[in-house]
Amino acid sequence: MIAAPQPTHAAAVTAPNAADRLAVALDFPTAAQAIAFVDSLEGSCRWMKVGLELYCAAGNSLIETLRNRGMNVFLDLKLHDIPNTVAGAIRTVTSAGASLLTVHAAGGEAMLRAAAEAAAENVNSPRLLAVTVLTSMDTSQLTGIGIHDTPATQVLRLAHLATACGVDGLVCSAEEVAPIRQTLGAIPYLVVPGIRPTGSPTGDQRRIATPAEAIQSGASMLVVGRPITQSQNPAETARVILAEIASV
Ligand SMILES: O=C(O)c1cc(=O)[nH]c(=O)n1[C@@H]1O[C@H](COP(=O)(O)O)[C@@H](O)[C@H]1O
Repeated sequence: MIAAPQPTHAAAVTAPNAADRLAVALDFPTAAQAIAFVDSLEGSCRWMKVGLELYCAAGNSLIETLRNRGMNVFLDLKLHDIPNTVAGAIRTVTSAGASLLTVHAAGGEAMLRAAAEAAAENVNSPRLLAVTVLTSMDTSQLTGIGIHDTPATQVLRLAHLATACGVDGLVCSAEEVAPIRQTLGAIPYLVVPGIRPTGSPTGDQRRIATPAEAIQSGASMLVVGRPITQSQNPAETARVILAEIASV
């Protein structure tokens, strides 16, 4: 277990919109565990990210349950397949009411265009995000899959491609946010995982930043999993992170 950070003065003055800039990664194996955890957050957070592990276990009914509890849902399936298959999957999953969806930018132009068109068909217009280079990867891991560039170069290449294909935003590490903002401007919605409050274990993440660093660099939303889910006091840890976001 990770000790909860000590409350700071800033925790008492969290700006109202900080909660719209933090998605909690519900990386749990069952719906029951995920719902119990959401309850333990005591209403501190408004965005819940459902990833592959939980979605495979619980499916669309969990998305509806979270929506009924007043949560916004970020459905992170990182789809990566031929264009027709990805478009079909997006049409199926958007029916449950997720507000954010992910595909892998590495799926290429035709897949990204098909995904953007399928997401736009949904009456709720979920935001489509393209995952660039996973925050768990560094230069040597990219080399291992035949990409002889730094993560920053590859992220920028995929960011240009994905936005040209009509996606609404990108998932990248905090290290790439400023260069993306410099070349693509303020419009793309930039979602940043690999967030580690000072003192939190890095785990499998390689390109990390604190909540304040990521927000300062221009991130739209942060994704935080284990620093909150493995905290002894998840609600307090979430409030401290929200305060750090609001303090920037
Ligand atoms: O798309 C994502 O959310 C994602 C992209 C990425 O590059 N890196 C990354 O860690 N994520 C997700 O963000 C969450 C990070 O969790 P923690 O490392 O526990 O904070 C996990 O649910 C990952 O699946």
